[in-house]
Amino acid sequence: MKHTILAPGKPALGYAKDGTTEYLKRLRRYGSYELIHPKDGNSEDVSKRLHDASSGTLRIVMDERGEQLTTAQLTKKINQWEMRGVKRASYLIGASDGHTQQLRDDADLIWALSPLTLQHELALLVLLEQLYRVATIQRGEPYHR
Ligand SMILES: C[S@@+](CC[C@H](N)C(=O)[O-])C[C@H]1O[C@@H](n2cnc3c(N)ncnc32)[C@H](O)[C@@H]1O
Repeated sequence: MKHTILAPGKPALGYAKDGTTEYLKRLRRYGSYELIHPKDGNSEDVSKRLHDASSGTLRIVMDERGEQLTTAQLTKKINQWEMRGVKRASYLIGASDGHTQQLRDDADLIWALSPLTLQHELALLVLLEQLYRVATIQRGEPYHR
């Protein structure tokens, strides 16, 4: 399964840029993970761009009000999607005012990394670290404790 992460706007925070680069580099060994930065803007415009860019894929909307998962539960979900033959999953990070209700309604999963509201680049970094953790679990590698 290919993974596309859509995070609006150019990265600005140094630590998030470094962390994102690091995890994308690590993930390269495990499969297809791409990060795309659609143009930023208001919630309506960004949600529309995210909706269009993720059409025809398994749509995972990142939102603090969503379902909270343990890493084991996330691994199980990803394994199930792979077994179902899902070709591409899209992970959608929202603009500063979050996603529209329309985009939330059209999600296959609304996933909360935590109930806290995170700065969007920090949310991106945590998302990538969790995808990396899942990839190492799937391979039986020792990163995960
Ligand atoms: C600053 S937050 C937006 C907060 C906004 N008040 C809202 O109601 O969604 C920007 C984006 O970061 C992501 N994000 C922030 N905290 C998150 C969390 N705990 N879990 C998942 N995604 C989160 C979401 O994609 C969110 O749309």
